[in-house]
Amino acid sequence: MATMLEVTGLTHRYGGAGSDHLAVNELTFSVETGQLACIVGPSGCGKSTLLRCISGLIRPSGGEVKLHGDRVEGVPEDLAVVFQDYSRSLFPWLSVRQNVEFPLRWKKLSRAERRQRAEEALEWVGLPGVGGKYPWQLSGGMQQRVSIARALARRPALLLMDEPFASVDAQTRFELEDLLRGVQVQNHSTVLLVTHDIDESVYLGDRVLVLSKSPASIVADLPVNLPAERDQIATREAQEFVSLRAEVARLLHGGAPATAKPSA
Ligand SMILES: Nc1ncnc2c1ncn2[C@@H]1O[C@H](COP(=O)(O)OP(=O)(O)OP(=O)(O)O)[C@@H](O)[C@H]1O
Repeated sequence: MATMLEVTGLTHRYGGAGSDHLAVNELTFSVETGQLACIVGPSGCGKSTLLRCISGLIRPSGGEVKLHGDRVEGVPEDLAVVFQDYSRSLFPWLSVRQNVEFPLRWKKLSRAERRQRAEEALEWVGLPGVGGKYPWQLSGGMQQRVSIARALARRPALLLMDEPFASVDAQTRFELEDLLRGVQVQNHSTVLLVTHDIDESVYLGDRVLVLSKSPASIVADLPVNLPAERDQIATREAQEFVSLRAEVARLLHGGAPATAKPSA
């Protein structure tokens, strides 16, 4: 399988007037094409900083990020980000369709192609026929579906998601998790999703990267050996799910990886 994302020795230090804070420390990992990798870490450990560096929104203090072999310098054309706060990421004065089409304006597409891609993406997220509405006419969960549709309409090489379901109620969260897995498997998308929710990381991921407390470094990189098709009840009862979530919880509380040999 080809490598989509390569992060090598990534370090970021926030500096400036009287402050100096090491947020991310020497992170090295890669994500294969078509994989859904979850990063789980404690609150404030540096997860958003890591995603901002990967997306080219901030220049890391050290190390490098490569997207399909090209070094990331600035926001790459074929990358999309979904943030936690859908209410601030959708334009309230544009219709749902116009919101989804918005980033396509910079692609060499005809108006008809833009419209067709937007409608297709809205269908993927289960919102056909709402293109003419405004975001504020939709529920929070529907607005986050629109944000996901907007990201998918660009057909990004890599989709980055920063706590995308943290602002919705539990039932909607389950629905959105299933929607994401379904769309990801169907489109063979490459996704890197950051969360502080252990269950979510195991339920969604093909793989879970566990981060340490601040400054973020990688404590473990765990494969998730669950079937590609997940179910909110049966998957959460599966032995693999139960033991993996316990392992992640242990690691987040400072335990050593189960495979680590005791030091001499
Ligand atoms: N622009 C900034 N300038 C200075 N320090 C910052 C800045 N952004 C974040 N930090 C600090 O870097 C550390 C990591 O923040 P970051 O938002 O990346 O963590 P996080 O794991 O995403 O947090 P949370 O789980 O609460 O969303 C925090 O201590 C934060 O205060």
